[in-house]
Amino acid sequence: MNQSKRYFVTGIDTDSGKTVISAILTQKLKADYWKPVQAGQPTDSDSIRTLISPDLTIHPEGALLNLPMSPHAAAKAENIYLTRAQFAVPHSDRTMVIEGAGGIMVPINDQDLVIDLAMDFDAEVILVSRNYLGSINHTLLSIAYLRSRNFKIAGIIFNDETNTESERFILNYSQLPCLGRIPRLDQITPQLIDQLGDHITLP
Ligand SMILES: Nc1ncnc2c1ncn2[C@@H]1O[C@H](COP(=O)(O)OP(=O)(O)OP(=O)(O)O)[C@@H](O)[C@H]1O
Ligand SMILES: C[C@H](N)[C@H](N)CCCCCC(=O)O
Ligand SMILES: [Mg+2]
Repeated sequence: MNQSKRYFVTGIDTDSGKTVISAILTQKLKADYWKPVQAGQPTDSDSIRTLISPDLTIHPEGALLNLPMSPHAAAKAENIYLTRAQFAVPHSDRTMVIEGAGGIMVPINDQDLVIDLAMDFDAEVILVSRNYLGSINHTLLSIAYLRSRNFKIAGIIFNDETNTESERFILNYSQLPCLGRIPRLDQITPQLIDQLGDHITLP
């Protein structure tokens, strides 16, 4: 049997909008949501629960850490050493939206990065790029790293205020597809999350 599709949502930095975009993707695809590594409260799974249809499945976190910091440090504070091998994708026949933690090169231990899990899970990477001064650099460095390790990249989703010139440059330079643009939102409601699915096109 074919494995169902897995998307790993990563971002150019922490707070780039991975959770908001994951909610939109999960709702659009009628997918399952899973956050393998959560550091701090409220959890992203809690936020997602308030934004998507109640019938959609949110799997329990693989590791739930108390402190809102880099997962390797949050784990260390609790005398835990996370390993890649301890994370297994929950069983499901549906598409799985998997959300990373922080940006691309965020550690889970002294050797391994959150993004390594995307490789272990055979997931396609979706990169969330939030517009701010410096985001061209962060976006292109993220892509360069992903390419250097041969990750499968589905494309980029631009989040927040539109910057046409930044987006044009990033897309032209990287030659990656733009999967969508999510504007600055005054209020983030389930209705809006549902409607914003129309702003995203997956390959
Ligand atoms: N398009 C948007 N318009 C308005 N607010 C937004 C938008 N995207 C994200 N936000 C807000 O920015 C903050 C960070 O977004 P989000 O939690 O999705 O980031 P993240 O990348 O998931 O962070 P983390 O690394 O902690 O998982 C949240 O308060 C969220 O509501
Ligand atoms: C706690 C926060 N919201 C994220 N879950 C983790 C961010 C880790 C960032 C580490 C770093 O890049 O320095
Ligand atoms: Mg998040």
